[in-house]
Amino acid sequence: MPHRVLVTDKVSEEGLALLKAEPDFEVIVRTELAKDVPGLKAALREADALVVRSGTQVTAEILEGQTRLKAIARAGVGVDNIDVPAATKNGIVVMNTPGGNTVSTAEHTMALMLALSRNVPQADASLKAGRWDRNKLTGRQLEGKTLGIIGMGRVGQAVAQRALGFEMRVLGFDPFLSAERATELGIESIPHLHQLWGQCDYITLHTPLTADTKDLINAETIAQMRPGVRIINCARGGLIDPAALREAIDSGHVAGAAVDVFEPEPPPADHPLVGHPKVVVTPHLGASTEEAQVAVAEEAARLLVDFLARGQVRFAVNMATLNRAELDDLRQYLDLARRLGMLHAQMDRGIIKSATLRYRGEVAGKNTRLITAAFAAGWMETALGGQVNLVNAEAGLKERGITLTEEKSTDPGDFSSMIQAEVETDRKGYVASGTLFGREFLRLVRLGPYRLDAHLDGNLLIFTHNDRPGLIGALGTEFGKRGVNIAQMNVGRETQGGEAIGVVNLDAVPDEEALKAVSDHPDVISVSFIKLPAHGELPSWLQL
Ligand SMILES: NC(=O)c1ccc[n+]([C@@H]2O[C@H](COP(=O)([O-])OP(=O)(O)OC[C@H]3O[C@@H](n4cnc5c(N)ncnc54)[C@H](O)[C@@H]3O)[C@@H](O)[C@H]2O)c1
Ligand SMILES: O=C(O)[C@H](O)COP(=O)(O)O
Repeated sequence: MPHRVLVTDKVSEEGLALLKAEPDFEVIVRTELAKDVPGLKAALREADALVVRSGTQVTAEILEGQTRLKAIARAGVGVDNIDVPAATKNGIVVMNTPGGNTVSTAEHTMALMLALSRNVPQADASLKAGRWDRNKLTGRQLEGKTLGIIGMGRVGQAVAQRALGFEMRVLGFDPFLSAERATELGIESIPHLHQLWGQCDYITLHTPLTADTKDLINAETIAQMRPGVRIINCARGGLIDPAALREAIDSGHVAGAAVDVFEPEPPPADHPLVGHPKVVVTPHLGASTEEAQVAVAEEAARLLVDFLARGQVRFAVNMATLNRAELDDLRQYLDLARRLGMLHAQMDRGIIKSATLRYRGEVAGKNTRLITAAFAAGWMETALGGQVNLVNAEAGLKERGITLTEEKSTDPGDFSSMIQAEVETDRKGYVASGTLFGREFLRLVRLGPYRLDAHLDGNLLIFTHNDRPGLIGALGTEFGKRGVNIAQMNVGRETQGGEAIGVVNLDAVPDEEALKAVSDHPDVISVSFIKLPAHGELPSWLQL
């Protein structure tokens, strides 16, 4: 089946051409679905990937129950139109294309700053209306003015460089702006936001919209600003409380504003800022240049090809970056961790509270975060079926209040690499450890207090028992009577004649009667039947 990519916002032809040129890729452009929730939901049932800009709201409702959809590529930066937690929950990778539209957005910010300072839109409208209003439209120079930039990421830094070209004094506020980087850029780093407001003639916003930045410009922060300040927003509409800004413009405290972004988009006709004569507005045009659109569309296409055809994850906002080489290197460990998770899930030892993954030896030097995620996926797989994978498993555990902890030691101990998973439940903790023999043989080397050497695949009958002669023979007879062949058998004990554990690999699933016969044996204490994948059998998320 070809990889089907659905595109619901206008993206450049160059990006689409890259996708179409790939063998086994089918591209469907349906921009009318951007505003059609049921239509989009239905179309996604038949799609492997979705490409959007900011025009499509990808909500939890749309993502719920999407089993074919594997990836969403945002041709642009902001992913606030995508419910990323819902995508994570449904195992969908969300990727964006940072950088491709940075220069265009910085240039648009400068265009708005200049338009605001020199009354360009008002002058244009007035002359076109037959007037020659030279005296009314006197502006202000940028040179020598102080610009405050909030959010010194890609766009913020590009604006700073351009503002310095206009000989402005530039102040930057960003929790991740180091003093060294500020010096390199030739700007002043402001450690606390409250120190920035009163120093600026212009304030420009370049942060994402988060709980912290929502309504960053409000009545209280405006009151701390210098009278005559001008405000520019090319980031996200929600960063400004529009009613408070309008009031401040009407009162004369704020001289004017330039706004490219709104909440919602398009803004309602009675939006407090849109019709105001001292506000310059553009319809979210920051990234709308030919150059930026080609760059982000081509990058989005490359991200999807890398992911769907080559198993490489880049620029994902909801999972660690993973490439084919890393996946190849980790595959056996990921498989081992997943199987340990599946084993634990089927051991049924009370209400789960937490798990600790201990990595020893060579594996401790690998990307254990992914291996832990694979354990989590295996652990939840039995309960949730094929919905869990490396993307959503850890988040799924967190949602359920289950904590996952990692401990690492490069000291190899008994094996060159060992993964130990200890699960704590309301009743007791339980440990299972696994290792790799050679490149491909996965072994269970510890279960509870017992050391073992059992194969971690297929049908496992695990039974604790009193270490007495005759039991193993009796078991073999029970299974033999029912035509179930024993492929492997392994026994572990702490002391001779004490409590012991047996792990039997069976060629077929035993019926209830066979299991009952085993548990009824007077020397058997407990019995668990565990179903693991066959040797070498991988889930789709490990087959990339
Ligand atoms: N108008 C447009 O068309 C357009 C185009 C591109 C980007 N954008 C938007 O512009 C914004 C910036 O884009 P970018 O590519 O520079 O992103 P970025 O991730 O490179 O930079 C964002 C910066 O904001 C900082 N930040 C976060 N919270 C902050 C806070 N409370 N105070 C100060 N700084 C904070 C981060 O540390 C980061 O450095 C995003 O919201 C993006 O969606 C809009
Ligand atoms: O976050 C972004 O990349 C910009 O807001 C651009 O959005 P757009 O792709 O809808 O123009």
